[in-house]
Amino acid sequence: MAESPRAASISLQGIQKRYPNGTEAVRELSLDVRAGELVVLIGPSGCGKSTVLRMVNRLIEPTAGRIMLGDEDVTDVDPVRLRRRIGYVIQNVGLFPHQTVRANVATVPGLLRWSRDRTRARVDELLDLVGLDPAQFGRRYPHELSGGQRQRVGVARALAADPVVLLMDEPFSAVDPIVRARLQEEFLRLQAEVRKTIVLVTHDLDEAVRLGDRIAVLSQGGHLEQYDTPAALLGAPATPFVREFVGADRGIRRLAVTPLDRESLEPVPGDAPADLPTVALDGTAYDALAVLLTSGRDRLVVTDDGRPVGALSRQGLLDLGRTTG
Ligand SMILES: Nc1ncnc2c1ncn2[C@@H]1O[C@H](COP(=O)(O)OP(=O)(O)OP(=O)(O)O)[C@@H](O)[C@H]1O
Repeated sequence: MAESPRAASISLQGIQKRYPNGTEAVRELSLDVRAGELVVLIGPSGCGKSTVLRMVNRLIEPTAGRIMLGDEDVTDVDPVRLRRRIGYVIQNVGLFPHQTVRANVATVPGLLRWSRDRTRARVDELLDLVGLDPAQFGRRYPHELSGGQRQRVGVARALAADPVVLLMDEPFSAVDPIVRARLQEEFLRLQAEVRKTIVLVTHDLDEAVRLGDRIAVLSQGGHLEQYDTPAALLGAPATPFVREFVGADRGIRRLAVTPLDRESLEPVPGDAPADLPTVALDGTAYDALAVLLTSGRDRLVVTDDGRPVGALSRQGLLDLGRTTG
């Protein structure tokens, strides 16, 4: 994966937050996020996820520790300037209600005193990128949009000045599950294009597994329980806390992030009936399971571009989902 020059790595080094009332929201956390990587912070309510996120753009000042963006120590740089390099998306978006979509997206370019032409071109580009036609939506006000459309405007606004980092706090939780699934899908496509370094907070494990390149599971006090890829996290929870958190159905969840690679396939038997159900090689083990369940058969054929490349039995599929820990 090529590193985007427009994304910076993040290194949190022993950061701590003690609120004035004595609450130790984050005792001590170190976490590295690679440039262009999408990392999800997840954990129970009150474990410090939002506090961690807001320390990155210094909406909350850490009481100890260091924060690096790329190779620059930003622990003490002016937070207002810092925030122009960091996009921030929150639940319910926080759009300015009395400004049009266009003006909302142009907020940071405005602060950076971009020319009118450059700003207009950038706003058009961004609205297109998030799937909103600028001619149709540019002049609307936030209350004239659906929840999902507002959320897209929020993402466009956060990306407007081409930030090196994007922070997202429960960005998709204010919309219903169907819209949410669509937004997540669109968002993955968008990220494939813009390749920002993203830290996203959620309490939804399915969302974390779907979106995260890596997932950081936190427990009370911002304690890092495990930091791993979705497949590794579900396949081998590192601590009893994580095992409980990812739940008894983690085997099923893991299937959804397990690709059907050729190595794990069995040869198609010569006497295989022609009517065996098929699944595409670029699907997941979860797709294969769904095909087996709906067809009622105990074997299926995996195809690449329509050509059979192997077979998968029910047992082979169960082995793919097996977990340890
Ligand atoms: N301004 C504040 N003053 C004192 N304590 C605070 C403050 N903000 C948050 N806290 C406490 O810090 C801890 C971490 O809060 P934080 O909002 O970071 O958790 P979270 O994991 O994001 O929770 P949730 O999932 O419920 O949003 C909690 O115990 C919370 O009560």
